[in-house]
Amino acid sequence: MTCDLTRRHTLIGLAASSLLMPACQPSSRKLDADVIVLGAGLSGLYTAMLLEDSGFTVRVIEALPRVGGRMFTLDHGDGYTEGGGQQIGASYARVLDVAAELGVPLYAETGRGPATSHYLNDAWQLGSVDIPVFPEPFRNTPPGSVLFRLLARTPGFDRPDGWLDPAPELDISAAQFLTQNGFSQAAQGLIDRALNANDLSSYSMLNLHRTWQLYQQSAGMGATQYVEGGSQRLPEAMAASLNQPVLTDHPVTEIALEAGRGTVRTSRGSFTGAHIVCTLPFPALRRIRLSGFDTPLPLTEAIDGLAYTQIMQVHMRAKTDYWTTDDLAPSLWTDTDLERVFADSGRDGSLSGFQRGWVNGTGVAHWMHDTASAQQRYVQRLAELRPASQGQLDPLALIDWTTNNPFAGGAYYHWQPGQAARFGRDMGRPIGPLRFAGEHLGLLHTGMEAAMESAERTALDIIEGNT
Ligand SMILES: Cc1cc2nc3c(=O)[nH]c(=O)nc-3n(C[C@H](O)[C@H](O)[C@H](O)COP(=O)(O)OP(=O)(O)OC[C@H]3O[C@@H](n4cnc5c(N)ncnc54)[C@H](O)[C@@H]3O)c2cc1C
Repeated sequence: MTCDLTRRHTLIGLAASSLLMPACQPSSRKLDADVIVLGAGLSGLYTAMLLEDSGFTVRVIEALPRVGGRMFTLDHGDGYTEGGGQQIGASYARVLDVAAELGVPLYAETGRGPATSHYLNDAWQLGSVDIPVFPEPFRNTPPGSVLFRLLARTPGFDRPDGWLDPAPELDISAAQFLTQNGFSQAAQGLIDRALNANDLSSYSMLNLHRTWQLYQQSAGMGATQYVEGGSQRLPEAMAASLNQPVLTDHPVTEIALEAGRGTVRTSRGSFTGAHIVCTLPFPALRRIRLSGFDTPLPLTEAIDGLAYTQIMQVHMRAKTDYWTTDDLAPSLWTDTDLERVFADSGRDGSLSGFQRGWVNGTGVAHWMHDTASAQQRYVQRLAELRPASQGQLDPLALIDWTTNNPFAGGAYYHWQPGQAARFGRDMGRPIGPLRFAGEHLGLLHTGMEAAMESAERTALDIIEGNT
């Protein structure tokens, strides 16, 4: 028997979470595995690998028909494009280690990638950009580089997890930070257009301080790496190394806890384990019923409030090298509804002919209100802006990292001002047999390495019997 309590706010501290377990009778049902892991992204798969290595039985349960989650490669027969995570930083020790252990080949980035042309205020900027609304000395700085240039002037954190106790002046919105540095509303509008987040006002500068710190840490450690044949090959190899195959096509609908065990319900059956490890992004967890326990307040606030960058991509194949027929570069940065177009290059640095339209944040609504026509509209709009592309691009796929996607809800999380200080430290604390891992719970890293770092911490806690 399980107790069906809906998620409730509680003011009782997390330290007492084990005391919050209701007086349910333990189920007589046999355990399906020592540990049930929710999600077959990097985090879930690495948790499972580490636990199996230590003799635990593990079942990984995945909603999609494929493994990899936000590591998502689209195969097009004559090549592939990346829909998700791609760049492996030189400091990603765990990702690099697992790839080496499993014989997954990587290759190093060559050069700085294809050149970019900028379209601003209804005109192409040929040569270097000139943006009169930017204050000096930023008038010739591309809008996508301004925040990093400003950041280089400010002191960051004194330790890698310093963001957990941020100085108040580091945890302000990017909009406030730009205002402090003399950027007008018009200037901010340009920077906001293709920001790697939702918008300037909901984006804490903490995020950028972290990224900046990580860049500095990995300086001199080597080149950024990519997985040969596509990023998804790494989680596929991780899944193939497990003793028990991943249960794909099993969307989890409920996590129910009882004294000393947990049950995960899917549309195709239930699975009981002595431990449950949930690696789902919080927007996906938002859709799941949590029963048999009171959700502690920091976790409730995080599940409901953590922001995930909304991204839409249109993958396209070029029929010809049309970018050689006008004065523009292969990649584009625009302040229009198209936002950015990335020309992909292969491992030798030459252009592959695949291109990705990439729209971030509030701009996705313009395209995603009608997903059936989004790809065609994007290609047509691009032809208006860049006539040389007219008739030269075949749309291949629309990638949806938005709230429409029930198993992701966005591409990656970002802190809004004040959130990290409020619940950054506590949102991942275990609740009885339920533990959490995933990109959003990395303390020392971000992205893929954060997914692996949090998995390692969670697996070690189970192995060492920590509560
Ligand atoms: C467009 C894009 C570009 C990126 N670029 C980079 C980059 O260059 N470098 C970098 O380091 N990081 C990058 N990232 C981030 C990186 O891909 C992620 O941080 C990492 O892959 C997250 O791994 P995870 O295991 O924490 O989560 P996920 O990969 O999201 O895994 C969670 C899994 O849970 C599953 N799931 C969700 N709901 C349910 C449910 N109800 N039932 C069962 N299963 C469910 C999902 O399908 C998914 O497989 C990028 C991400 C995106 C989207």
